[in-house]
Formats: sequence, structure tokens, C-alpha cells
Amino acid sequence: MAAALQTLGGGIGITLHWIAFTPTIEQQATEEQKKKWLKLAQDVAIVGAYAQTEMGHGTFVRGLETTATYDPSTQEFVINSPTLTSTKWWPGGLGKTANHATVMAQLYTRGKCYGPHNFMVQIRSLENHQPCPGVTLGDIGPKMESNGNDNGFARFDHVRIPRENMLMKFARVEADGTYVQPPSSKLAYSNMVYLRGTFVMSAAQALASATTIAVRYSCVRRQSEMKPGEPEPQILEYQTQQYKLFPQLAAAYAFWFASWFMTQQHGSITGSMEKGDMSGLAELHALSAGLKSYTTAVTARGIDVCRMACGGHGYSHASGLPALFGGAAALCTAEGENTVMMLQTARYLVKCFAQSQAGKRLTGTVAYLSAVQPSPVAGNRNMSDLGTLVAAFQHRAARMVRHAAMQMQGEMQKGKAREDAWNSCSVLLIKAAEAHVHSFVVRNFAETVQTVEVDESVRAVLTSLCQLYSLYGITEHAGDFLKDGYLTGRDIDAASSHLSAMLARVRPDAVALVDAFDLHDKILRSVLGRYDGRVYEHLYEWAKKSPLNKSEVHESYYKYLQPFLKSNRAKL
Ligand SMILES: CCCCCCCCCCCCCCCCCCCC(=O)SCCNC(=O)CCNC(=O)[C@H](O)C(C)(C)COP(=O)(O)OP(=O)(O)OC[C@H]1O[C@@H](n2cnc3c(N)ncnc32)[C@H](O)[C@@H]1OP(=O)(O)O
Ligand SMILES: Cc1cc2nc3c(=O)[nH]c(=O)nc-3n(C[C@H](O)[C@H](O)[C@H](O)COP(=O)(O)OP(=O)(O)OC[C@H]3O[C@@H](n4cnc5c(N)ncnc54)[C@H](O)[C@@H]3O)c2cc1C
Repeated sequence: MAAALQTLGGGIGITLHWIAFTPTIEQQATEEQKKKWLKLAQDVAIVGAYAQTEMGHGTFVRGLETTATYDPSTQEFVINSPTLTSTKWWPGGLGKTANHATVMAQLYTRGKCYGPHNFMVQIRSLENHQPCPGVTLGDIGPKMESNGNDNGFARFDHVRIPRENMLMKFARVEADGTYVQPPSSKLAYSNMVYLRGTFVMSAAQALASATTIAVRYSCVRRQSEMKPGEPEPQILEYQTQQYKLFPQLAAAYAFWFASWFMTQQHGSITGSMEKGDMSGLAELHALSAGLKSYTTAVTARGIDVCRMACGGHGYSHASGLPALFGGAAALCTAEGENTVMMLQTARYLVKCFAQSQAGKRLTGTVAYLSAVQPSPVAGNRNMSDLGTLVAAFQHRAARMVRHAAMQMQGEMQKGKAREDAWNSCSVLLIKAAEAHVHSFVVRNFAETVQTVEVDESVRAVLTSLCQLYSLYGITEHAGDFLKDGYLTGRDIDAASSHLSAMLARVRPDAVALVDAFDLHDKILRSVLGRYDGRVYEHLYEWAKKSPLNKSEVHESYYKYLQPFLKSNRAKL
């Protein structure tokens, strides 16, 4: 995705052509339809947008208003935007770049609505790039970041497309208008599950970029006196700087490994689904939604910590950190807003908890829910042992899932409808789902460092990083672990002192750990994070190129400042 994110220049963007439009054809088109569109998309003979979100709806896909009404007399679908709020709004590339779009619309046939389905619609002429008849297009205007992408809007005024333009791998409409059910109505959402999974790697790469910039700069930057009269130290020698940066560095590795698992899971489960086995779909959805939500949120916060750790130069676009933050912030909203996604994971956890209560043995990423004992066994734990740390996170998650689920059951026993009980417990549910994903990331990190094929000296460094990530999580969320006595105050104190030791242990390898991400300067686009460390010369060169420096006295002086100064002086 990182490569795809390189836009072709200001004002146009084919990111979504690669990460959403083309995969939608791959995942939702029949073999016949792939023959017609897939190679065109892969060769960029057509450029596409993924047009699902509307001005009035993004999260609630079942509430989308665009309609696709089947006309059996002509064997066509009529695509229409019935209201202002049904205007497609946000899709990348839709404003000025794309000439095709997969449009998510409510499918109507024989007077009945069958819910959201994907349709291939040509939106611009292949001859002169003008909008097709009945199609109104435009850019939605400047955004927080990613302004190289023309996120656009589209309105359809009874645009007719052939029946064959409905992506019919799962659901179908026959020539006479008969609707053929898919194995699951959620298969129309498969591209979103795929894309959420790729966001985990995007988050890892973004956090890897930010920690590379901040760690390298923290070795170049010298500031203040640690001891009177001694030379100014590298700011990375300050424990507070290590406490800011190393947990983010550890998280970048943790998320990188989590994305490996996500990719493997997606491949294996979708492989089974190709053979008709849908049993893994619910777990895949819950895992991708939770990991996307968790990793992008931690990444956005972590990038801002890195920015602040670089002082004033971190706030300059020369650092590359504001742009990274803006991009990562987008990942928290796009492809399923984080709160809503984490609630989807919570919904799955509550369901699994109920199954476990009914005696079913749980498997996959929720297996621990039935294995963890409710009664805590307090005692002096070895807080440097990865097994102990993993068990602590799983106990915390199991306790919070159980607590949220029991709260909900209690609300329903008081007579509340399930939906009202859900809403009144949704903060607890979100926290439980976050704890679940956090425990998965820790377990996966620990399992990866113990099994990955690396030199033992590298394994030792990765193990320290995994301990650091886990201990940081325990100290940052100490209350969750203390609540039922599973960990004691002494355990938390031990975790804190071990965390300090880990900061010191990681310090000598910090630069090697960020260099290992192998992010070229051209990708980092950061004066502070340059591989050669020559920050100050390049900062000066960067500043001199600022448009404001094209003239010694800026035209605004003559237009505004000069007359203003003159009039003020005249009053003296
Ligand atoms: C090296 C340097 C690199 C640096 C990196 C730089 C990083 C910065 C990058 C900057 C780039 C900026 C961003 C670019 C990319 C942007 C791309 C964005 C594209 C989009 O946003 S496309 C639009 C996305 N929209 C969504 O995701 C919509 C979200 N909403 C939904 O998915 C659904 O509405 C929702 C919320 C799931 C609800 O669906 P609904 O049908 O209402 O279902 P219910 O909640 O009622 O649940 C019923 C039942 O269905 C199950 N379910 C739901 N969804 C799925 C699914 N997808 N798969 C399987 N099952 C599903 C649910 O679990 C329920 O099951 P039960 O058994 O419990 O009944
Ligand atoms: C950079 C960027 C690129 C994008 N690219 C595309 C694209 O290519 N194609 C495309 O189709 N879309 C795209 N989108 C749109 C994106 O998918 C939506 O913005 C996203 O799905 C959120 O929907 P929304 O904007 O309607 O927010 P809303 O759903 O209105 O969310 C607003 C607030 O309401 C809360 N909320 C909503 N529902 C619930 C609930 N059930 N429970 C609790 N709280 C709730 C949310 O948590 C959120 O805080 C893009 C967006 C961005 C920012």
C-alpha cells in the first residue's frame, strides 16, 4: 500500500484504484467480468474509484441511498442519486482522476430492495475525460492531509448500465429480474475486510517511519546539560525521550508482525470461502475490524508523540511528521471509523462469550476466553517472563469481556431491549474489545519473536522489545490488571522497574532497529530522519526553497505592511 500511496502528483490520485477499485473486481466479479475489466484495471487502461460512502452515510452501509433499479424490459440497472445526501462523497480519485467506479447501491428488482451491492459504472469518457451523460463529478475540497488525492463527489441522474455491470460473483440478478441470494449478505463487504487488513501494515509502516525519523534525529540533536560543565548530550540519552520513543518503536514491530498474521489469516480464510466454507468469515471480520481500529489509533497517537519529541523542527513539514500524522489520522476514519469497527469486534466477543458460557470450546483468537480462570491467583510474578506477560493480558481481556457481557445481561434482565442494553454498555464493550486486540498483539509479538528464524543475538533484541511493549502496556493500564487482584501493586512496581531496564537495554540497538525498517530517504521524505544524519545543512537548504523566500521583500510588504506602518508612524 505504501507504494500505491505515492500519488502521481498534486490534484490526482490513483491510490484507491490500486487498493480498493481493482481488489473489488478481483473479489466480487465473476470470471466473465474479470475477463472484461480486471486486466484493464491492472494495466491502468481504465482508472477506478471505490464509490461507497455518501454525504449522508459512511458507517451505516445498509443506510446508503443511491439506488440501482433493475429494468427487465431493457435488462439494465438504473443508477440514481435520489437525494442530496445520497451524493457519493469522499471516494479517492472520484473527483478528477477516475473514469470508472464501483458504485455501492441499494439493489431493487421486482419492486423489492435486496440491500447494498456493487455495480461497475463508467463515469468519464475514455476519449475526452468529460463526465458521462447523467453523471455529475467534482472534488470535495481541501482536507487535513493527502491533498494530492482528489477525493470527490458524484451524482447519478438515472444512469443506465447493462445488467452485466452488477458484480455478480456472490449475488446475481437474472435477465428476468430474479434475485439469486449470495452465501452470505456480508460477502458484498469483502473488499472492506481486505482493506482493513492492509491498514494494519500501513499503520506499522507509518509508525516505523515516525520512529525512524525521531530516533535518528534524537541521536543528532544535542540539547541541555545532563551534568554541569559536560557537553550537551544526545537527547536520546534522556530516559524521558526513550520512554516516549521506544514503546512506539516496539509497537511498530508488534504491528508489523500482527500484519503478517492478518495477511496469512485473510489468505487462508478467503481460500476456504472460495471452496464454500464460510465458517471463518465472522472471525476474519472481527479480527480485521479490531486490528485496524487498534493499530491505526495507537499509530496516530504515536506519530504525534514522535513529532513532539522532535521539538520545533518536528512541527516543521521538513520533518515529514505532520504529513505522516495527517495520513495516519485518515486511517482512523477511513475504511470503517474506529469506534464502529471496535464495536463490531465487541459484538463478536459477546457472542463468543455466550457460546463459551453454553459450554462450547472456543478456537482461534478467542480461544483464551474459555481457558482463562475467573478467580485471580495473586502472587509474585516474574514480570520479565513473556509467558507471564501474555497471560496477564489475556486475563485482563477475558475479565473485561466477561464484565461487559454480564453488565449487558443485567441490563436486559432489568427489562431493557437488547439494543438499548448494548448502547448503555458500549463504552465497557469498546474497552473490552480494545483489551482483546491488545492481548492478541502481545501474544502474536511473543510467539513471533520466539519462532522467527533470526540470529540468536537478533532474537535477544526482539525479545527485549517485546518485553518493553508488554510492560509499557501493563504500566499504562495498571488499573485493569489490579482490579481483580490478578496483579498486585508489587507486580506493577516490578513491571515499572523492568520497563526502565528495558529502555536502557534497547538504547544501544535503537538506531539499528529503525535502520532495519530499511525506509529509503525518498520514502521517509524527512530532513530530520535522513540516513546520513546531515540534518542542519539540509534544514537550511529546505527552508531556503520556501516560496516565501523567492523575493527578499515579499509583495505583501508593499500591499499591506508598508501602508500600515506609514499610517501608524504618521500618528506619532
Ligand atoms: C513506508 C511509508 C508508508 C507510510 C504509510 C502512510 C500512512 C498514511 C496513509 C494515508 C492514506 C489516507 C487514506 C487512504 C486510504 C483510504 C481508503 C478508504 C476507503 C474507504 O473508506 S471505502 C468505505 C469504507 N466504509 C466502511 O468501512 C463502512 C463501515 N461500515 C460497515 O462495514 C458496516 O456498515 C457495519 C458497520 C459492519 C455494519 O454492517 P451491518 O450490515 O449493519 O451489520 P450489523 O452491524 O447489523 O451486523 C450484522 C452481522 O453481520 C456481521 N458483519 C458485519 N460486517 C461484516 C463483514 N464485513 N464481514 C462479515 N460479517 C460482517 C456482523 O458481525 C453481524 O454478525 P452477527 O453474527 O453478530 O449477527
Ligand atoms: C482520507 C479518506 C479517504 C476516504 N476514501 C474513501 C473511498 O475511497 N471510498 C469510500 O467509499 N469512502 C471513502 N472514505 C469515507 C470513509 O469510509 C468514511 O468517512 C467512514 O466510513 C466514516 O463514515 P462517516 O464519514 O459517515 O462518519 P460517521 O459514520 O457519520 O461517523 C461519525 C461519528 O459517529 C459515530 N458513529 C457512527 N455510527 C456509530 C455507531 N453505530 N455506534 C457508535 N458511534 C457511531 C462514529 O464513531 C464517528 O465518531 C474516505 C474517508 C477519508 C477520511
